[in-house]
Amino acid sequence: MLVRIGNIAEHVGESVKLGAWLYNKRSSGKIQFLQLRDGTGFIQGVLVKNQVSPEVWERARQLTQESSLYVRGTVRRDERAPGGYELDVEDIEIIQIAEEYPIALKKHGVDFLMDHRHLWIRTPRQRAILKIRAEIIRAIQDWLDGQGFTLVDPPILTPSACEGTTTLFSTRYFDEEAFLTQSGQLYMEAAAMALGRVYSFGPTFRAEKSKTRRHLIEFWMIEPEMAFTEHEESLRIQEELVSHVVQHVLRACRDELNTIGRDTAPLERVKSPFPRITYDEAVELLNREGMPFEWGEDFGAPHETKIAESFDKPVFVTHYPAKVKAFYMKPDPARPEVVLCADLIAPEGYGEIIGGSQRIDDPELLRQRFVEHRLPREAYEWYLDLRRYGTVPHSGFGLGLERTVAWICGLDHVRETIPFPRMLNRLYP
Ligand SMILES: NC(=O)C[C@H]([NH3+])C(=O)NS(=O)(=O)OC[C@H]1O[C@@H](n2cnc3c(N)ncnc32)[C@H](O)[C@@H]1O
Ligand SMILES: [Mg+2]
Repeated sequence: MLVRIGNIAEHVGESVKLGAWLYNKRSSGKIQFLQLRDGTGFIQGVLVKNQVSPEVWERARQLTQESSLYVRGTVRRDERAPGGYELDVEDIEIIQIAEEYPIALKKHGVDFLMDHRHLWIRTPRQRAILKIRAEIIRAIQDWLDGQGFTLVDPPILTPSACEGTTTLFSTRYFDEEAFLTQSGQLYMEAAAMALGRVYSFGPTFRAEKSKTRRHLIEFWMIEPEMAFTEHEESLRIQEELVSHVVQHVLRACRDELNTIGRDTAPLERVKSPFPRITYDEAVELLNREGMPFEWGEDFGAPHETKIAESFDKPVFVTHYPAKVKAFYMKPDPARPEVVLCADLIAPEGYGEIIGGSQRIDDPELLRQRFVEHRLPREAYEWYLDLRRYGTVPHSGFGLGLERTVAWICGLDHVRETIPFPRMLNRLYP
């Protein structure tokens, strides 16, 4: 049975067999050093010429970058070695001598790497980011499940918009038009009326012509929805979730965070409660900080970055003007021109990672919103039913997975946060 490099510490002194790829190789004439990887970790295999058969020595010599092989050797602890262990190689069985590998171990341009994303993900840095992504997903689901939330899967093919009609991806649904989901929210509201506290986790699609370091065309979102929950309680749930995830990743992904060179000091401070400011206060802050901003506009990335600079942990910006937000958001009863919503802005310039709100629960007001936003009533009749048959105060939010991964990993661009990014002018590989 093959031993995994990730478990090599359990086999010190033993002769073990690995399945691996050759990540890199160097030779000093009488010794060959094989940098081996198997997806669970890296280890250096050492061949001493006069300690292996001429056939094995020659096989090692033939190996090219990313060749695949079985290798047998004895595990030895070595403090000097990355990971603390080495393999004294006894035998090699070549599976395939790889063709000349395009991603040589040197700097490559982003477009080149993106065109070879299916290979780029093999590098230690990309592997570490994908491990952290997976751990973030695990931490989110463990926390929500532990808080009594139920995972519910919304449809991908939908008849209507959730986040405005300008970023819909249209497709044919037999003789009807359908849209790829922008958000599972509306369906989570229905599920919350059945199960109380629910969440969805899946891909969502926005035909946004934004070419920025924060925007993907296909991105993954976690969307909790809570019946009998109002605005402030929803913020408490959000800050506890995000704090849990960050502290969990700091514990569970130390090696990966080291691999990508993340300064974790800013993340150590991410503990609830988070500061809250209103949109009004944020506008005052921007004007005070020399970034002129007119009340009634939506914030862009520079504004979010400037706002976040005044805080050392994520900050909620609440009570945006109704006119810059989605149709379903509940107006503040004390001031109907603003809504009971919050964007969670991450520090270090990472911007909005969560968008959420309390939802309109009054059927008449929702009907009015359909008219104001020119939404086709027939496509939302089912959504209105949720207000006809036992409407309740309810709130929810969408946490953008890739933006959260970019922030926690300290990455410059969301393209490194998802295995196969879909961006403006990028559908390949
Ligand atoms: N259940 C809900 O209440 C969610 C709600 N319907 C919603 O979709 N809100 S959002 O548009 O702000 O998107 C939520 C988050 O989704 C992320 N998001 C939103 N758009 C993108 C793009 N284009 N690329 C990457 N990430 C994106 C970002 O973190 C946002 O804060
Ligand atoms: Mg938003």
